[in-house]
Amino acid sequence: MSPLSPDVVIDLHRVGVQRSGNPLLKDVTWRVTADERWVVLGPNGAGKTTLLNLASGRLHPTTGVVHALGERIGRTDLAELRTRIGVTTAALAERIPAEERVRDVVLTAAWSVVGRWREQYDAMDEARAVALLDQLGVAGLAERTYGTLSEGERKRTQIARALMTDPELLLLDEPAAGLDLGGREDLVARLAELAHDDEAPAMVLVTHHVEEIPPGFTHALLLREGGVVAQGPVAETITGEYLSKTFGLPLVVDRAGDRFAARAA
Ligand SMILES: Nc1ncnc2c1ncn2[C@@H]1O[C@H](COP(=O)(O)OP(=O)(O)OP(=O)(O)O)[C@@H](O)[C@H]1O
Repeated sequence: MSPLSPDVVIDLHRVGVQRSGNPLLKDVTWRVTADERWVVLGPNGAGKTTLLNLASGRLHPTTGVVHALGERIGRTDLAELRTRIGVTTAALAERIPAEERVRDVVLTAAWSVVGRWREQYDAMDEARAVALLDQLGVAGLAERTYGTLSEGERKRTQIARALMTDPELLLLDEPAAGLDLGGREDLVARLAELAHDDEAPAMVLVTHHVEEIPPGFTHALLLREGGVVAQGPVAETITGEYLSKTFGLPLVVDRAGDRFAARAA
């Protein structure tokens, strides 16, 4: 399969990223196809967000080659690529004005802006924004302001926003961070639903916790200090051996059905 095959949504070939003389990523080769749902796991500072920034074209590699949706990063129109990739990150979430109506938080993604001003949206866009809020279980909050939402409700609103442009690729950076147990379980269930949806885009979800891997996620990439420890199908990659190497301590992984749990050995 060539990197430009339409099935390949992310293709990293021997990628390195350096900043201030430090390697953030080292020799990463990784390929994601349209029907795959990936989880990226690793400790703080392992390079997970850097990897997502490469995949979304927000960052250029120091060495190696990155293709996203068939476009070579560094040689493509980023504005066009951005509408084809849905992203939720803490950095983006911080830019959402507290006084913004929830419906508009989703709607404004159609223009790649945060904060509604004078853009004109058609009835179809309005209807799509509400349908997405409904899919994420927060349609009842559409007229509330973003600042009044709980953290879990905000996270679901951000995912609805990321889906607004009907992206070919969805990148989720720690979507369950800061959620209580109920909020996490609700989010995991909604992401599992999305993962099983044939119409849904390819997905990459960054997390620190195996408990947050939604059923239906097919593959995992484990990162430590900018390097790949293991990658492949979830069942073969989320093991005690690989997780211990990734997090640098002896760990045991338990699997119950299609959910995982990890604890110190
Ligand atoms: N512009 C920069 N200059 C120097 N170092 C950087 C820069 N950006 C990131 N880093 C460092 O690169 C490393 C990887 O960062 P990254 O955010 O990708 O990690 P992460 O796995 O997402 O971490 P976390 O789980 O804590 O969010 C970190 O040690 C970080 O301090």
